[in-house]
Amino acid sequence: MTSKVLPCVLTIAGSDSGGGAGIQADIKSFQERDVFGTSVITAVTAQNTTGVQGVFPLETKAIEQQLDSIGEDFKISALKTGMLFDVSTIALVVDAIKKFSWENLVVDPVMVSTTGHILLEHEAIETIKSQLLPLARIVTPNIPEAEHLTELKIDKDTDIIRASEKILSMGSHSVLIKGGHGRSEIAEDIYMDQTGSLIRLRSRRLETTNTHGTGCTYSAVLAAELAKGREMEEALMTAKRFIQAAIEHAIPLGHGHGPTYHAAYRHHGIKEDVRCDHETVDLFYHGNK
Ligand SMILES: Nc1ncnc2c1ncn2[C@@H]1O[C@H](COP(=O)(O)OP(=O)(O)O)[C@@H](O)[C@H]1O
Ligand SMILES: Cc1ncc(COP(=O)(O)OP(=O)(O)O)c(N)n1
Repeated sequence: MTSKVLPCVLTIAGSDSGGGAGIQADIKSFQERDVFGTSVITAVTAQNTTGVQGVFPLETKAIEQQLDSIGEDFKISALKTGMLFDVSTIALVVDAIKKFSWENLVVDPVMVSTTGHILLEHEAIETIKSQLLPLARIVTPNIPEAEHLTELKIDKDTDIIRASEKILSMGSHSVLIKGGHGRSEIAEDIYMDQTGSLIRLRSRRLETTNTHGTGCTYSAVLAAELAKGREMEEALMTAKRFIQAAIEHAIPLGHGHGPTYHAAYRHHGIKEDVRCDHETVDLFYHGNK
């Protein structure tokens, strides 16, 4: 018998009963990337491919005890946050990250489901900005989330650069603004970090409505790769390839937006290349927060 020590990764997120997003997407992605997944559930959602039918936040004590159970027993090599729902949950998570000195934090600032259901109370956006982002190695907003974080309207490329700079000024080490909500033929995600390094990750936009859980899956793979000690650029490339395959082979389950297929990268790889182009930018705020 062989024994192997797997890096442990933690997801702090909401449960999706439909299995396509949230904790369920994260644990499936961790397993696919060969890391050991642990979880802290912040809320239970009654959800399926047609939408979110109910949101049930867990009581503070339940969240606090899960954080302590993980922190007191496991060596966490990377973690991600997803649906945090309210100010008190974010405060608990921030305290635990500091108390257990957790590093490699990936913040997926989940706010609203594709179907329009609120997954983060509006007043909690400020708490994410002021308390969670300064601890993040990377934050991964989609376009609407980046607009909420920055209060900027994002229409074109230069808007994304400006929004990225503004998010970096909140203290995150890096930011990836995802292009899933765009309309062009290329699904382009733009990464920027505190050194002014800019990476454009590009893939062909796939014509499908089965994209439930793409953001959760992407950030979970990023966390898994960082837990293994991969450099950020390599982690980004793996995550982009993984999500491209997962969307390409998405499963037409249910009556609405079907889930992506988490095992697709392992079974099928990817047919086409994901491109990764580099630039550098002069950061407008010169690192001054
Ligand atoms: N139709 C699509 N074709 C190819 N890639 C996509 C498509 N939709 C989303 N993606 C990719 O999925 C990842 C998650 O992006 P996005 O859907 O914007 O996140 P979220 O689920 O948080 O809204 C990104 O890499 C994005 O480019
Ligand atoms: C419990 C839960 N967490 C997060 C989401 C949002 O998932 P995401 O991958 O960001 O995007 P959509 O699936 O909404 O496109 C969720 N729905 N449920």
